[in-house]
Amino acid sequence: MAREQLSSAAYSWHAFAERQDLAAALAGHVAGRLTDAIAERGTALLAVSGGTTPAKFFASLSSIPIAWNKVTVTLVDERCVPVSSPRSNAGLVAANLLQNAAATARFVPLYQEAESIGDMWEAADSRMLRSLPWPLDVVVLGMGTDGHTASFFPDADNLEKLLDPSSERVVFPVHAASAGEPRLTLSLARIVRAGFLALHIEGEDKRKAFESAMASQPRKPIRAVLDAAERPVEVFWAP
Ligand SMILES: O=C(O)[C@H](O)[C@@H](O)[C@H](O)[C@H](O)COP(=O)(O)O
Repeated sequence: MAREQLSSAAYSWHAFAERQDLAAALAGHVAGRLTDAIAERGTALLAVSGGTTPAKFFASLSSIPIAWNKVTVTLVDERCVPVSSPRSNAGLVAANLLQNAAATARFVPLYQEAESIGDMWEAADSRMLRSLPWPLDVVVLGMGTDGHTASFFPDADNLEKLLDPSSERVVFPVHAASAGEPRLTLSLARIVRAGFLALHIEGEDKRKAFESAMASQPRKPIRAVLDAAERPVEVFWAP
């Protein structure tokens, strides 16, 4: 596969004719990395994104027989809505990934109903997530046509903090008009230390948006992730 070298970031481009072929290939890569992590440290930590893209990938991954009872799954980001909401990423993961062989995985959500997003953030950042077996072994990102990834929306009111590669924070609250509802997102600092960092995008619009983000200024959030990533990002794309 073509490996593109950018001024300060590298990525590998994996193109597939069919979305189902991409889903199976990405699932195979992720399952292999999780198995390697379990062999190396007895556990594996996976963070996945939500949205409309990952369902086929989740279904493929859920059927692969690895030691799921040694895998902890969390989210790259979450909409601050109840898990019963159709907007919930936790609900999407429960219905599509934590099924079949993967049903025995441990799931740790970002969102817990609380008085305010500030309370949610403190709860997510401190108690629940700090006890996970960091660093992330596998992260699967999505991307919007505006170049956002995770909940790093270009109009987020705290974007500089979200993208700070030296942040000690695990999770940040996000308020952005383009995001719809308030969000919680893993910090860039936690995402870029992953052993395997994949970007899953589909369609011509997102291919063009990715190419534009790689070439243009001001820097889009997806480019900030590639620039800070400790390893080349593996981009999986299908038309
Ligand atoms: O909660 C979310 O929405 C995701 O984590 C977000 O980062 C997503 O990956 C992109 O917005 C692409 O979303 P689509 O797959 O719906 O295009």
